[in-house]
Amino acid sequence: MTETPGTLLAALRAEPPLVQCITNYVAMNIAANVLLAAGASPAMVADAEESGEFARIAGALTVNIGTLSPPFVDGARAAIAGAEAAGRPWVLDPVACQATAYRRRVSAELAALRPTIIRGNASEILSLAGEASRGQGVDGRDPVAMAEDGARRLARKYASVVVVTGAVDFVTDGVRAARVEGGSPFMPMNTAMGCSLTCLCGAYAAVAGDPFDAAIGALAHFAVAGSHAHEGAAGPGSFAPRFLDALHAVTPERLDAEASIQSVEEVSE
Ligand SMILES: Nc1ncnc2c1ncn2[C@@H]1O[C@H](COP(=O)(O)OP(=O)(O)OP(=O)(O)O)[C@@H](O)[C@H]1O
Ligand SMILES: Cc1ncsc1CCO
Ligand SMILES: [Mg+2]
Repeated sequence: MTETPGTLLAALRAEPPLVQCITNYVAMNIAANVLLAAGASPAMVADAEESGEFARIAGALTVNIGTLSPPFVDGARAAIAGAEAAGRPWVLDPVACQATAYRRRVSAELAALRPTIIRGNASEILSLAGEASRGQGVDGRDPVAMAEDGARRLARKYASVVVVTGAVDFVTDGVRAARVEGGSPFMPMNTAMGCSLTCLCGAYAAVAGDPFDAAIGALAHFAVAGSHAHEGAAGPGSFAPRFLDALHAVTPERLDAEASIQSVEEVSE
């Protein structure tokens, strides 16, 4: 792996990528702070009036349907068209796509536009892959291992890299696959951690040649920073500021030394 997480982090910090984040109301502030702490430059530019124009100048685009509405979806469509026209990577976060007919319809429509990376919890990836999901709201209710085959099928169908997050994360491009360990049990007790990770996947994709490496880089950065922040945290409240500090403090060398990445044997079609 030439594009190690540390190599990508060094590139990101040398030239902070502009990342256009179309995300939900809950995540906007949290995700912007996560990107700044990690070393990227976030911009929450969402309305169709300008989102397509902005996508042409951003290094990457991320689209999250957490608090979707028809005008929001119009903004996402325009931005995706702009990113595609400019040849920029874009990331889809299908928040709670299993929950309602509207979410199922919009997430299927956006996935069919072939995102560079799709990132969700196991319940969301199972649902997007057309399988039964135990998820109800925005939290994952299924084990990551259950969603691995669905992730592989989704990756092949849309030529996307698919990331399933949970206690151990899974990433696949339909041929290659890997697991990333680390993080903290306080992470799912902090809202918008997954949404923020989706935005960080955009930042890594902006500086990487291969979106599979980009996804692993973002996952490893979260996992290592999460493990550091866990030390001394009394609970989810004190974890949150420690996590921002740790995202900022981790060096490329330490990221490569501490990242726990296992490649998974290829599974033939
Ligand atoms: N039990 C756990 N132990 C360690 N890390 C975890 C655990 N659960 C989740 N994480 C980490 O938390 C981050 C967010 O993943 P999660 O699956 O909770 O996203 P999500 O459900 O989409 O979150 P949200 O929608 O609230 O933003 C990932 O980096 C993941 O590795
Ligand atoms: C809590 C919540 N509700 C809609 S989006 C969101 C952020 C976590 O996905
Ligand atoms: Mg989520």
